Amino acid sequence: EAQARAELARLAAEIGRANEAYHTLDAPEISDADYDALKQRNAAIEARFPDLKRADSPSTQVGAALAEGFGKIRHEVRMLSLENAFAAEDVADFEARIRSYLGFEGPLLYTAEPKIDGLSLSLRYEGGVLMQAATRGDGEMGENVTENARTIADIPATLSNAPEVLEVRGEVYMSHADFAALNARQQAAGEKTFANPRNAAAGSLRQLDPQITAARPLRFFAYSWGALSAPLAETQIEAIACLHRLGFQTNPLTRLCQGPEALLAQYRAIEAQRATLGYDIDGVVYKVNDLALQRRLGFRSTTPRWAIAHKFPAELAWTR
Ligand SMILES: NC(=O)n1nc(-c2ccco2)nc1N
Repeated sequence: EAQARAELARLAAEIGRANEAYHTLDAPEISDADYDALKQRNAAIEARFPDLKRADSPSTQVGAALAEGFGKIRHEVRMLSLENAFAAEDVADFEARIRSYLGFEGPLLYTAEPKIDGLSLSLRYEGGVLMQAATRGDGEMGENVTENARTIADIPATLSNAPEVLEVRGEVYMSHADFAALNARQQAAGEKTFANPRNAAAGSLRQLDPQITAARPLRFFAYSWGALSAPLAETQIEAIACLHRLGFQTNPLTRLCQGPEALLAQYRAIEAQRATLGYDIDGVVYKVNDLALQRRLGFRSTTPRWAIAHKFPAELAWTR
């Protein structure tokens, strides 16, 4: 018990430091794999000793402290993180948990979406006009990066035929080619270079000066939504198609799959193409396709019950 309590304290401190470096300073100190391992260790000890769970437990926090200097925006609909799966049997478990939660025996369709390794962004359109853009922050409050988002070509300033209120959520990312060119420019100018495209994207979006963001090659894939004055569709796959029709980039590798075997097949198909995409992905996100079932499944404290991120094995240090 005493040993478990001490280890939980050490893990909370170490994960807290890693969060600060990754989310607030955009300069991670440990690899994603090591971070995931710390989180899993913490969850395992909490499962074994539930009454030792700390008030500041890393398993009940999303993101990290907001950086200074940005206005704050409260998300009408919380921006969540995703539960991770690492092994094939975790996918069958995912379906089993859904079936038992819903008491549902029928066929279950999912979307399998490449998990873009960037930073999430929420775009609020009112009357088809981009009014606000906010980072995820801690899931409840994000940083106001509206003027920065306006400089990203993939993000439309106005939409036609959009619902009166539409929040589009997706990932800001940088391609490998743009990342290499940016680092070369930074080096030539005696400026700091970035460790990997995710840091470069986060460091470029979270600039207090939008002119700096404007000079950075940022891209955006839309994959979800937040507040809506009218539903986009009745299924995840149709909602993504609707975002595409509205003018957003959506990922062409997203597929509709029935059951764990089909999900694993798509996971392997996406992993096989990973090296040729030209941008970083770190897994595949499986989501229940039927939005009525998503609503019935709802959320846990920080993650939806209707989605899971099946991570790829950690790659060698960023070497591309
Ligand atoms: N990162 C990424 O590509 N994501 N993230 C989600 C997500 C996060 C929470 C709900 O959905 N979906 C996709 N494709």
